[in-house]
Amino acid sequence: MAVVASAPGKVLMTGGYLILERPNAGLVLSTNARFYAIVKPLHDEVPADSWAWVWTDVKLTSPQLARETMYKLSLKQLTLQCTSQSETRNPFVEHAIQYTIAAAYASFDEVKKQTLRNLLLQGLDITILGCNDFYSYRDQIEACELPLTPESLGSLPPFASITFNAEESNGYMRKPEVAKTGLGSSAAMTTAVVAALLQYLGVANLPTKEDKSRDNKDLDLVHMIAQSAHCLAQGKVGSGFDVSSAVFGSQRYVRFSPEVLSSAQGALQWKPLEEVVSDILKGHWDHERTNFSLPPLMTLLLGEPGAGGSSTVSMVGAVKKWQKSNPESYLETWRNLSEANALLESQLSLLSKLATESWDAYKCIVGKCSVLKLEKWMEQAADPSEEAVVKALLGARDAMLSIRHHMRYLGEAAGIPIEPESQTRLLDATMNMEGVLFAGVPGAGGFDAVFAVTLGDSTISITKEWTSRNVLALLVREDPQGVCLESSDPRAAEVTSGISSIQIQ
Ligand SMILES: Nc1ncnc2c1ncn2[C@@H]1O[C@H](COP(=O)(O)OP(=O)(O)O)[C@@H](O)[C@H]1O
Ligand SMILES: C[C@@](O)(CCOP(=O)(O)OP(=O)(O)O)CC(=O)O
Repeated sequence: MAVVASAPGKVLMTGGYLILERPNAGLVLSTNARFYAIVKPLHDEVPADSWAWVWTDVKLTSPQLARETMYKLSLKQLTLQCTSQSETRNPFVEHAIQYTIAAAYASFDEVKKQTLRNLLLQGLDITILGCNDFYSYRDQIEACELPLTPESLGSLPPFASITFNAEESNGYMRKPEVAKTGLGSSAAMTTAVVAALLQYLGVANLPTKEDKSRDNKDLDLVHMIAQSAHCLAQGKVGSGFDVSSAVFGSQRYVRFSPEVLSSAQGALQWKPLEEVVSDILKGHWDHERTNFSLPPLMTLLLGEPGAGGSSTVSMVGAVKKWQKSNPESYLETWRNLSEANALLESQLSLLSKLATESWDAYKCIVGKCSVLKLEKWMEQAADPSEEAVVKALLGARDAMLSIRHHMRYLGEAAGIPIEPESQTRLLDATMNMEGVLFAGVPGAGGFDAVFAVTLGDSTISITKEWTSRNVLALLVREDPQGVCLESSDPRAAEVTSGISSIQIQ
């Protein structure tokens, strides 16, 4: 029986750079763009002499990259050896497999270990699929002379082939290996593989789509393993907001102390993998996670301006260098940014509270504001309840303007394009459109897709305005659901839903 798990991509709305240091928080929204992992046995039966085997087979298929990679898994060391061409290797999935199997051995007694061994002897057949929203199809849409609209994106076949970026290296504009939109494909991919394997091996019981509870102990296990595997594959310990949101969905996040991964790094590499993973699972994971998602009647929109993406790693490097050589300016900027981030958070929380307390007033005034420019918002308020909503809307907007101001300063000071001029022009124009609450550059900033938070039914008019400005509105929306168990292969679901599709080469 195949096991299918999926995990969402993310948009870091506030907290870029600051979130790398505890106790600064970030607000991260998970999205309806999901990564799927399908795990099943490679062989239906195993020969009678298999008890003596010390290796088993693992096949990894990535249809979107037209890649099929074969590995041998050592049943003693629990490590993988690639037997295909090395350029088809996938370090995220490799670490995810090794760490998950080691976690299974670490948590099982001798009887269960034997059952696990028998299951592994059947080999592992793993397929990974990322929703189109993770990748940029702008060039193909333009090449086919289709309009730059979400409808054109919607007409692509699901799980379409991914374009590789041509090798280019010019500093912060260095393009990533695949043309991506910045939703965190590697974190969602690692999380989906870890989750599907934990379920397949009988270590975890994942929530289904319908199960909205996030207090499942097994999700903590998925998180610890996915986070460790992701850091090892990346060769760096980032803040981890991307993995945390892939596991738990939209949230307010404060990072874990990196020391928890020291057993997995550097000098201690001689340790057997089972012990390394056991240390990680027993470690003190001190990250904080609180439920947070957009208030009702608000929509997350993403627009791809087509400037080609940026390298987060080199941007982070430049900011760290600047921090070291400008300690005073750094502290002041951090203070300003954390105040503005906290203000945005408090205004959005207030809006959620007002929606719960006085839904009718909230709905009515948000509807009115969604078709007007902000200068006209306050005069629409018919009573104190509606006035309180408008005040909070304006407060959220001002907080975002302040975040953008200090982020621009940080970029100029560190000599990197956090909110480059082209993005500033687009964001200013977007924030002036009717129904837009605020807009910004997510995460590390740069030339990736921008985000906007809109009110009521204003999305259609905003996407039209973006099209006229040569910006491609993506189909991505916020979806607070974290990792979950799927009932079937997503490709089967797409076929039965009868979506018409055009073929883009
Ligand atoms: N569908 C896929 N199949 C296989 N590997 C993928 C797929 N999507 C993304 N990847 C891998 O993940 C990497 C992207 O990771 P990364 O650069 O960290 O981007 P992101 O910011 O989206 O996480 C790509 O270089 C590629 O190796
Ligand atoms: C700078 C950061 O704080 C935020 C980066 O956010 P992005 O959303 O830009 O991330 P990538 O998907 O890795 O490009 C680094 C971090 O928190 O690890």
